[in-house]
Amino acid sequence: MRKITRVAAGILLQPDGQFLMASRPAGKPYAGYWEFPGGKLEAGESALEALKRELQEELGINVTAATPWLCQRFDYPHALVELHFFRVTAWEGAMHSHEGQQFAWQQAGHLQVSPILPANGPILRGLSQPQLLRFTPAGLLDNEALVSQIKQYWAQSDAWFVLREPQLDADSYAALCQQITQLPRPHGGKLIAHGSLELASQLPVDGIHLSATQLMACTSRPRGFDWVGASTHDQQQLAQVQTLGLDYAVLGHVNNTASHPDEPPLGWDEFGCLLKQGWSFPCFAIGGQSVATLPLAQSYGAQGVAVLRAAWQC
Ligand SMILES: Nc1nc2c([nH]c(=O)n2[C@@H]2O[C@H](COP(=O)(O)OP(=O)(O)OP(=O)(O)O)[C@@H](O)[C@H]2O)c(=O)[nH]1
Ligand SMILES: [Mg+2]
Repeated sequence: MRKITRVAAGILLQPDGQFLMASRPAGKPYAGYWEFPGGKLEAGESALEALKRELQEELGINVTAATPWLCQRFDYPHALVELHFFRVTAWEGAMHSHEGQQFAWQQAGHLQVSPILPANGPILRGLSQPQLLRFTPAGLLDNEALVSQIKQYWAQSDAWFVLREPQLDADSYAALCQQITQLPRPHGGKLIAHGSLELASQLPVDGIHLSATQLMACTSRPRGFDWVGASTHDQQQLAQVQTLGLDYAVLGHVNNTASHPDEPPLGWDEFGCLLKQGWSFPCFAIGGQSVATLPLAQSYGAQGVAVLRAAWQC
């Protein structure tokens, strides 16, 4: 078996979501390609320790807040790498190019630098995803109130919604979906369908969210959707998300939740253990989540939180 080279890389994030990319210096494999600053783990070092050392060496900054994010394996001709990406949200010191690299602050979905290291495609797709994934409240709001609240969110932000209204028949679901997709989206919000794949493929949605049962029944990634995510509860289902090459997983429920009162929660320890296995797609914590639990979820490696009732004025 080929030796695995472990690498830690940092996504330095500004409050408006911009992230730092650096060009690879001359003399290294893929010189001139753009990457996230970082480098190889030294013997005995954890990924976080390597991240801090590399960012000090390459940029001259002292990382003060970093949470684990995605893990991506890639087989290059020069090495089989396992990349541990961190979201870096605070650092001290002025940034300097210590290795002759160029720097560029970038916005997800509007990349201005190229070429990018081949392993980084899923990472950039991950960066386009929100920290809050809002599920509609399954019949708790009438259509008028639901559409009006989504309209308000989209007027101000690029919020993503999963239209989960299982009480509606196909025609009513399609009509509600059409109504929502006609709302203005000046910031590029997204609408993700839930339920029947066949119905969703006929609707003007941005993606489909699969139930765990649908996920396990798939033999390949559903076609025709920009974004495909799934609900998961365990390691086997997360592995299926990876195998199918889906864009995100929702994992839970982490805490007790009114929507599943009879099922015991995973708890944060189990949630953290499952994420530590290292997945190349973002995971959202679900179950008793809100904006208030976002930092905790991210400290365990989550992309963010999936919010149900807390997202709505019911
Ligand atoms: N730093 C970094 N490396 C990446 C990224 N994506 C990616 O595929 N890699 C790969 O991971 C490996 C990282 O090695 P590196 O060259 O940065 O290592 P280093 O800073 O320790 O340099 P060194 O070679 O001088 O020891 C390379 O094979 C590189 O192609 C990324 O976004 N950032
Ligand atoms: Mg490096």
